[in-house]
Amino acid sequence: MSIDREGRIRSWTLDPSRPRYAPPAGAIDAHCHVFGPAAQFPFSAKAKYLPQDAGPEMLFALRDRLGFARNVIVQASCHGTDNRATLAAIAQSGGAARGVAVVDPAIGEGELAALHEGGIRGIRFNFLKRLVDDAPKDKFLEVARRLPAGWHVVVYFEADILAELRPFLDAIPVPLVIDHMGRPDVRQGPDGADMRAFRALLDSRDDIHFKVTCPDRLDPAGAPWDDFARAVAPLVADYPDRCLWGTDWPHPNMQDAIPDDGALVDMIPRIAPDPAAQRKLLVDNPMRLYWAD
Ligand SMILES: O=C(O)c1cc(C(=O)O)oc(=O)c1
Repeated sequence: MSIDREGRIRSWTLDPSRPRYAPPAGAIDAHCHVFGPAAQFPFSAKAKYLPQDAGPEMLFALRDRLGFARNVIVQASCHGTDNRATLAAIAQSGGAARGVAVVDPAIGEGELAALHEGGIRGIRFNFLKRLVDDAPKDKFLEVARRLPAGWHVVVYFEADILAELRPFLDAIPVPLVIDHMGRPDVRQGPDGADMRAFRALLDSRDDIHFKVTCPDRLDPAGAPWDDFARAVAPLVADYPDRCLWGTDWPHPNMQDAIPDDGALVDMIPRIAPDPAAQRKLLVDNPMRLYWAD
């Protein structure tokens, strides 16, 4: 683990391998974050981790190294509801990035319009107790009902609260994107209880998308993440128009098991063996959600 003199943590490798797999032209890393730079964009007073700076130059260099064309930058919890770091990164991308914000549910229409102008196309509701102090479902629903046209809601939760969240998720009136598939226990395999519950959610509506991300978080056996590949490949095969892929760089909170970004890219052909499915996963599906206009 790498900690600097201010106690700030580094959760990403400085030397990712070059992947063997070459993504198709126009491929999108649809789940990544930026941290800071903190001197310009300080972390939230409620942040549960204090990372070293991982700004847009680093993100875009990684994008190029891995063979990707665009990024979807998801506001990280350490920045709370201050989206300036995410917006600055999008502005710096020359049109090659869009984003997902975290907002105070009382946000006004003018502020939402400004976020749209800045490249935001969705908001994130985070239910992980280790990342946020509270997740008020009633307020979340209220703001979900007045989002700009074409936006969606990204939800991050763990598999053990899916059943409890179902009425809330069912009530969200815009498309949904589920972060990291709602963190199933991939050791249960493709037909385990967590995957069955997740499939039941997907089958309840045709506008629910999911990110086949984070083998490093979800597979306790570690690289090469065989349990992840086995559990997730059938999901991509059965819902080819609803899946997204991302690096999750700079891997918040993964300082004790930092993944190699090149190896993460090499997971793609294992979960989406067919080039047509890869194109949907990496280009068509994220383009529809983030670059419809
Ligand atoms: O599991 C996590 O620790 C995590 C944290 C964040 C965040 O802090 O926003 O985002 C993620 O996608 C995953």
